[in-house]
Amino acid sequence: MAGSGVFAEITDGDVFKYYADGEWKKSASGKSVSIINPTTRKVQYKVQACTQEEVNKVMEIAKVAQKAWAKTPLWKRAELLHKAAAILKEHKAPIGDCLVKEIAKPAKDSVTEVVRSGDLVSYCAEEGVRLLGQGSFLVSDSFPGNERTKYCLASKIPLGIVLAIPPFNYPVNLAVSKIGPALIAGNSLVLKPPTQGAVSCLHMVHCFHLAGFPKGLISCITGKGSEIGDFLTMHPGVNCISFTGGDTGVAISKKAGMIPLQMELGGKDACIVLEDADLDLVASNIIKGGFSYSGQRCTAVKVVLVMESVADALVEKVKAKVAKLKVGPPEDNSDITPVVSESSANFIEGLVNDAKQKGATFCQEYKRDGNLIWPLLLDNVRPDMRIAWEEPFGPVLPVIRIGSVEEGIHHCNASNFGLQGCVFTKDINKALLISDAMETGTVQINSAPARGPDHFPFQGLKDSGIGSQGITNSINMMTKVKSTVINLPTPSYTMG
Ligand SMILES: NC(=O)C1=CN([C@@H]2O[C@H](COP(=O)(O)OP(=O)(O)OC[C@H]3O[C@@H](n4cnc5c(N)ncnc54)[C@H](OP(=O)(O)O)[C@@H]3O)[C@@H](O)[C@H]2O)C=CC1
Ligand SMILES: O=C(O)[C@H](O)COP(=O)(O)O
Repeated sequence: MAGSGVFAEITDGDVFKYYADGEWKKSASGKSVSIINPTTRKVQYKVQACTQEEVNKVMEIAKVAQKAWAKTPLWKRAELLHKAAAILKEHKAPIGDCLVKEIAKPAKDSVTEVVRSGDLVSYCAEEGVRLLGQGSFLVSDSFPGNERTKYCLASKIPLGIVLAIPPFNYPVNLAVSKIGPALIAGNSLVLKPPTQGAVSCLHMVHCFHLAGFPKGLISCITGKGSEIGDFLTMHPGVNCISFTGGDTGVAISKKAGMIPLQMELGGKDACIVLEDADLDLVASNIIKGGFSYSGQRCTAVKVVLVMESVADALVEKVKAKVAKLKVGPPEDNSDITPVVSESSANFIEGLVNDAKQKGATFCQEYKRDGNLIWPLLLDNVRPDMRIAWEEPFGPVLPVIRIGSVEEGIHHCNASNFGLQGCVFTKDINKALLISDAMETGTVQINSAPARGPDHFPFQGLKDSGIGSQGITNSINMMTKVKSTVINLPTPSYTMG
């Protein structure tokens, strides 16, 4: 049960505490924010609504803690991260249970998210030791007009305080994908978890607490993003923001100061299917890519662009697989579970109604019960329908029939998003040309889009983001380069 056993100290009655200065605390606001279970649509948990003064205090402490942490040997930082990773994995069951209740992620996938997060933290420790253990040494005589009189020693140093804001769909994993790189690089970390997912995050933070990280190095401020978000993102103490989420990220990037930003935002990942594709492979990938976690993944397949000549055959195969998807509560490990909120379900329904009005072919009957929406494949979608462009973040997948590959690429590139895309063909040369032509951060050849493995570079073009994630890139992003130049009175050349 949430908040019991080793996690008992993180609750106060029925409200979970926030984490600051190495302690679990009640907010002076006396207010709480409710977390609604998407399945029961009843209040499941409550978290503290932190105040601006509490944010100020956390920033002050984080600044001091960071200075001491930056002086902690790299191998010791790595050791603590390994310890936290092990504790996190040890508690995969209770944390997984929170994910089931807060975000209706299927039970098995919830546990997988926690294990994947532990692995990610360990990988950060290992990668950080290698990456940050090296700097560069430059000599001046390679630049015209210079003798060998200057030696430059460049190394990577921390940024200071990293503010991490993950979204609801992978609250634990997308939190640690920011926490791990930030800490190994010598930064302190302030986490603002998503409201749906906050309790899972608080449990995860407690695993770092149990590992014995110094006081104040990690903090977790809870509250509604719409209330506390601007104060956090515009706080002068913040030296870097790593955000994953929707359009909110665009607004944050306009408001944030002159600090490094890592933004992973929405997507409309296209799946381009050529005439020679293995249609069974495509169909399984469309099911996995379009419908896992009910389509609530930034990397979900969000539009299928299939050559007209194979469209009927593909749609039949996908329909047959959709019919086999288990729909129901996350506790039963259903394939399709309730979407995160009623407003999300209403938004999805709006896209479905628009497509219906404009003449899309419904491959299944549209069905909804509360936040639970049955999987729906919409065929013969045209560009004038909203579903052709907008991300439903739900189990509804549009199919657009195309007359040429160019038409598919054109649709993909006309999107304001550019996260990932995929292409299915047996012709690798064609696949590479299409990959080059697609304006997305990643193109998968013969598989559905995916972020993992978590050390791969992961980035969005256009409105899908700023910068690149993946463990290595995140560690680099959360550092800056410092140079020390040794100036010699006379040129010095080594003879060998
Ligand atoms: N590219 C990627 O890697 C990914 C992108 N996404 C995208 O995220 C969206 C769904 O996730 P969702 O959680 O709904 O996204 P949101 O953008 O609504 O929320 C993301 C986070 O931002 C917080 N937030 C809200 N308002 C503010 C604010 N003014 N200032 C600072 N933080 C704020 C939220 O807190 P609170 O919950 O309290 O409102 C939450 O923690 C989809 O568009 C999806 O494509 C999702 C996952 C991965
Ligand atoms: O938030 C998301 O949707 C994830 O970044 C997707 O991760 P996945 O591709 O590993 O599911």
